[in-house]
Amino acid sequence: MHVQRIQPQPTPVPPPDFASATDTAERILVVEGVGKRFGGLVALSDVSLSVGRGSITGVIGPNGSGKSTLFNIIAGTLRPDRGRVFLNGHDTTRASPAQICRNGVGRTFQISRLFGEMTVLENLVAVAHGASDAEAVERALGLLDFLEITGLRDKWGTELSYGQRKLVEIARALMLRPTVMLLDEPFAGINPRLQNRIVDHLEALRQRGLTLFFIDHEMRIVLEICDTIHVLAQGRVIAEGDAAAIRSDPKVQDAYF
Ligand SMILES: Nc1ncnc2c1ncn2[C@@H]1O[C@H](COP(=O)(O)OP(=O)(O)OP(=O)(O)O)[C@@H](O)[C@H]1O
Repeated sequence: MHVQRIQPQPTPVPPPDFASATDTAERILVVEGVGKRFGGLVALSDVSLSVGRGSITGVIGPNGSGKSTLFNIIAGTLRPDRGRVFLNGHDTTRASPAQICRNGVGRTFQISRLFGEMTVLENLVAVAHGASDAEAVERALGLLDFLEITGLRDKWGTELSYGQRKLVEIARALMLRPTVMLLDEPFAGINPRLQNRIVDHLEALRQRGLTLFFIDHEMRIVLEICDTIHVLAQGRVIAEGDAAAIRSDPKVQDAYF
């Protein structure tokens, strides 16, 4: 008689550590346990944080605390030694900057990367991969109008003031219709009037569904506009929460104020 053998049941697979990263309705960006060294210097140590979809989220921290390193890892221009990054539910830890860009990430830089020998309009059109010239021009003009800088369209990159460059950088990053924007010190070194204009533009972009994740030292603005703030010190997240929580956190007071 044939006796049917009872096959051992496969051991249930525990949910992966990063199961939460698939929670893409809520969290557009998840950084899990990221570490990065430069030689003997630990720039980031076991950093975990997430960015809510449609939020304005900030990263603050003293000079050298690892903020730019974190952004470079998210944008794919640096590889972490350990840990993982998820964007829109995809593991992008090893993806190239171009793939990450295609996955919906736009970026502005602390030091402007506009082409000086092109006009503002040409700077925007130059990055519109995949669009026809006519579409790219139409989109660029719409963004210049949205940011109220149509008057700059024919100026050379080299003619722009520092503040104007910040606005044009934002317009250029928007050309590829990102779902999340990484902004590296968008408010640094510009006057309060322009800072307030940029605040208004970022709020308007958020209302259109964009997620904004930025680094800045301008505490007034960070506390005013961020839903969530992550505080880095010596490569670690030492606090996170809304403005009230950050203001009253003694660790933040010690490290930052
Ligand atoms: N390519 C690199 N090679 C060596 N060390 C680096 C490199 N990039 C960053 N570091 C070091 O890593 C640490 C973190 O630097 P990072 O630029 O991420 O800090 P930050 O918080 O962005 O600082 P800041 O506010 O001054 O821009 C610093 O000690 C810095 O000197």
